[in-house]
This record gives sequence, structure tokens and C-alpha cells, in this order.
Amino acid sequence: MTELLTAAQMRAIEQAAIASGEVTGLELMERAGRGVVEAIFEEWPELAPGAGVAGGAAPSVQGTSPPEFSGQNEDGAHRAVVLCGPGNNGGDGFVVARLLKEAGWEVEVFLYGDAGKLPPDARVNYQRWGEMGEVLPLTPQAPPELAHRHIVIDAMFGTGLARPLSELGPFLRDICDCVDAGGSLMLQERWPYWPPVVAIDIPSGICADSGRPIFDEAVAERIRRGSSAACAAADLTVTFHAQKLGHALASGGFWCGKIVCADIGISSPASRTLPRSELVKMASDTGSRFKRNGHKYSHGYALILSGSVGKGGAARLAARGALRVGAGAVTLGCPPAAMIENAAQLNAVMLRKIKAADALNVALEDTRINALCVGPGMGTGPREAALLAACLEQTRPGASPGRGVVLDADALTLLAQNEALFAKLHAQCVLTPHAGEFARLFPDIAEKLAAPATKGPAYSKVDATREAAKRAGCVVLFKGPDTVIAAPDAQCSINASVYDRSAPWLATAGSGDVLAGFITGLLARGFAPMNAAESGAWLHTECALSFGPGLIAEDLPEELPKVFRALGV
Ligand SMILES: NC(=O)C1=CN([C@@H]2O[C@H](COP(=O)(O)OP(=O)(O)OC[C@H]3O[C@@H](n4cnc5c(N)ncnc54)[C@H](O)[C@@H]3O)[C@@H](O)[C@H]2O)[C@@H](O)CC1
Ligand SMILES: [K+]
Repeated sequence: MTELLTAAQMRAIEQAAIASGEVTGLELMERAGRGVVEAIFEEWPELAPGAGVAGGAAPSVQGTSPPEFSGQNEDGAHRAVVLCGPGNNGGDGFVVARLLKEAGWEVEVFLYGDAGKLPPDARVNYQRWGEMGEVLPLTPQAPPELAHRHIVIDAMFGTGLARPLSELGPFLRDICDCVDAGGSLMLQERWPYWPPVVAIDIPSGICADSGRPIFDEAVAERIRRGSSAACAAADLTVTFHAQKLGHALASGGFWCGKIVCADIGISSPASRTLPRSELVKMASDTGSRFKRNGHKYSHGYALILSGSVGKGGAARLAARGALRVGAGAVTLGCPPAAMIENAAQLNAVMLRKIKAADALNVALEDTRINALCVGPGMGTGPREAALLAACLEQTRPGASPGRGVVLDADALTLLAQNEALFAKLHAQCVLTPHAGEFARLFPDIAEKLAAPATKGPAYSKVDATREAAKRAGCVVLFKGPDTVIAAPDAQCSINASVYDRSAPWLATAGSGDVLAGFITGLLARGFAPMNAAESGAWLHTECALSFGPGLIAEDLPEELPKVFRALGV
């Protein structure tokens, strides 16, 4: 688990470090540039000094070697294009240009903007580079040649992006084409050779707070015609001190390619990274995370409400998830007609007839039940609305015993349809909407999130989820590859399935039901709602990663023992 920063937080950390006398801005820029060069050599060791001829033999097309390119120029140097912008991101670019030149590279440097307006540290590095080489203007009319170089450095815009890069759109398209073409030194047999792209801090055009490309209608129209892009893409993105929200949210992970976070030596707790086992320790605020002693009911008892005949699969998946994640006992409550179907499918999970709300109230006289899950496959009729109302009543803060409740799927539809029900939400609830459910529950918030991002920082999924949690008065877990979890007090975390945690096979029928079950099971174990949602989402991704492609929802709970073992639980 890593702490992510907004651009403003990063600026504040940088300013505090400079103000304390710990380091100068110029030194930070030098470290940033060095971090980028080190990351390049780490990623492509064949480019590192002393690694020999890049790519070996000259690339050939149908048996002929193009005369212009032999992997190196006539002097045996690697070739880089460094694209600098008008701010400190550009300043980092000038440092990278200088360091590559010192390493023997042939470096072409372009500047987008007016050198006279560069901020002070960037200007110093512009001048330092000026003693080694020239700076050509980066103009959309005569864009730099990118083919047949070894690397392209995108140092145009970083965390300071404020508006669309309309003018640069066609050139950004060229950069995206480089990345689309493979951008790998392993592909030198291809001709023309398109180099890998390395973004400094974040690909230019992406908002560092939201992961969304910033663009206006004019650019959108050109994108539709295929002649423009809103942002650059990268094969490798090197950021500093800590990842930013935009690296994880929305399409940020897609545009960044691979991410490396370079240490620039700022002593701030903000970049703390927790080892995996810490997640479990952190979550064990009840002191009863592990089943070291006690009997089954002392490990929590979850009740999962199920739908009618033929609709019980979702609730059964949730029940299995709750049991595997550690609830001591799980009962599935279903309409009488669905008893036989469920009995034929369940063993460790117990069954109980719950015809209507009064039967639920009787069931909840069992004070051992401390967590509920309402919604998966449940239905949206009057019976279900009454069940939901009873659940909200029985779990309200202050009621005895204390109970948590997960509201998913059909429960979310009911909440969206019924203002009186929505008004009963409280701090013991966890809502787990996907994008469609979120839009039904919070249409105005979803509209803001869907509106084109025309200026930075753009409204983000974090902003949206926080607003939703505040309005609902409970934890909201907004699902997606960038799952965001927020509490009414603005606590927030992201469980992003990106980079080395990418698990696209998690988008499979029933996987959300298992997640609801995991969270319910953790509530039963005594986790607080925010903690249960965060830990459930994290374990859900871990199970998917552990199982790998081919996964179906049934596999997720079954993978938990392996994940727990790997955590040392
Ligand atoms: N904050 C930190 O701790 C560090 C920051 N560093 C670098 O500094 C960067 C941030 O620097 P800045 O705040 O100067 O921001 P940027 O370099 O991202 O760019 C800001 C400049 O671009 C202009 N601008 C914004 N959008 C524009 C657009 N669409 N068209 C034309 N001009 C536009 C702004 O007016 C401003 O002049 C980071 O991304 C990182 O690369 C590093 O040097 C290391 C330390
Ligand atoms: K950049």
C-alpha cells in the first residue's frame, strides 16, 4: 500500500523541504533528472554506459540495411530527443539532456515555449545545457523527427498542466504512435524504428490529480478524425518522491506504461510504502484478526440475504466470500421457495427462510449476527425494499449489537429509486456501486465526473467518491480498475489494478458479489467499515493476481487461503 499525493501536496512537500534548508530546488531538479536517467538504464540495460552496441546488428528491412540508422550514429553514440516544456518539468528535461550527453549520447533538445519565461531552476538548467548543445523550438508546424532515435524524453508538462495542449495535439499523436508501435529496443528489426518514450513525472496532457487527459472540444473533434491526441503516452514514466493520484486513477495507468518512483531524497513521511503484511496488521484494530482462539461465533456471524428461485447465485458467491475471508459463521437468508435450490448448493454456509421483513427482524434477534449483506441477486420489489429498510434500521449506529451492512447491486437500485431509503443510510453502511449504479445513486456527481476535463486539476474519481460518501453519510466503494473508497470524513484510498497489480480478468460475472462478501466477512470479523472496504478490495485484487487469467468468480474465495499464506497470516 503506497500513499498517493496530489500535485498540490507534492508542491507543498517540495516547498517545505526547500524552506527548511534541507535541499535547494535546483538540487531537487538535479536529483529528478538523475533519477530519470538511472531508470532508463535500469529499464534498458543495453543503453547503459559500457553496455556495448545497442541492439547489435543494424536493423534491416527485407534484407537491406537502411543507411541512416545502424543502432548508433557514426560516432557510436546513442541518440535521444528531449522535449522540454515551459515549466520545471522542462527543467528536469534539460538535466536529463545534460546527463545523457555526459554519458556520450547524441542529444537533440527542443523547447515548447519561451526560454525567457522559464522558472528560475529550469532556466539555470537551460543555460547549463546551452553550454553543451543547442535548443531548437518545438513548433507544431515543424515537429521533431522521432523515428530512429533510441529514446524520446517527454518533459513538456508535469504536475503544472493547467489547460489543453490543443496546439500540440498532432505531435502528441506522433508520440502515441511511437508507443503504439512497440517502442522497444527489442524491435529493432522493424523499420522504421520507433523509440520508446519516457515521460518525466507524467505523460504530458494528463492531469496529475485525476489521471484524465485535459482537452477541449476542438481537440476532441480532431481526435475523432484520428489526427490528434489529447496527451502523450509513455512506455516508462518516472515520477518523484511518491506516485500521484493521476498515475492510478482513470486512464492514467494506461498512458503511463510502466511506472518508476525515483527517490529525490526528501525526508517526508508522505512517500511511505507499507509492506504487504502491514495491511493485515493495520486492519487488525479489533485485535481479533486471526483465529488464534475463541469459537466460531466469536469470529463474527454474517447474514447474507438472497433472491428468489433461480436468482441465488450472487448471494451464494457473497456468502462463500464472507466465510473464506474469516467470518466464523455465515447464514444465507432466502425466500421459502428458494430453500431447496440453496440447500442443494451449500454446505458450510447455513440456510434460513426469510420470507419478509418481519422474518428478518426475528432472525436478527440473534445478537451474534454482526454483519449483513443486502443486494446481490436480491430483487427490487416491495419485499426487498422492506427488507432493506429493516436492515438499515437494525444496523443503525447505537443499536445493540453493533452491526455493519454491505449494500450492493439490487440494494443500490432500491436506494436510487427511493429517497426515504437513501435517507436512512448511516455510518455502519458500505455502498459498493459500479459506474452504472453510482450514476443512478448520485446522478449529478456522475455527470460532473463524466464532463470533459478542460482544465487542471480536473474533477477526479476521488473527488466524486468523497462527495458521494459525504452525501450518503457512509463508506462508498466506487468500483472499477481504479476502485476508490471514501468515508464521510473524507478519508480516501484507491485500490488500483494497474501496473504490476493489473488484473483485467477480474472483470468477470459475479466478481462484485464476491467482493461484497469479502467486505461483509471482514465487518463480521470486527473491521470498521472503511477498513473492511479497503481490505476487502485489496484482497479481491490479490486473489485475482494469485489465480491469474482464466479466473471465474467462484475461484476468488478459493484463492484466499493462498493469499493469506503469502501474507504470513
Ligand atoms: N514539486 C517537486 O517537488 C518537484 C518537481 N519537479 C518537476 O516540476 C514539475 C512541475 O513543475 P511546474 O509546476 O513548473 O509545472 P509544469 O512544468 O508541468 O508546467 C507548468 C507551466 O506550464 C504552463 N502551462 C500549463 N498548462 C499549459 C498548456 N496547456 N499550454 C501551455 N502552457 C501551459 C504553466 O503556466 C506553467 O508555466 C513536476 O512535474 C516535475 O517534473 C522536479 O524538478 C522535482 C521536484
Ligand atoms: K511529462
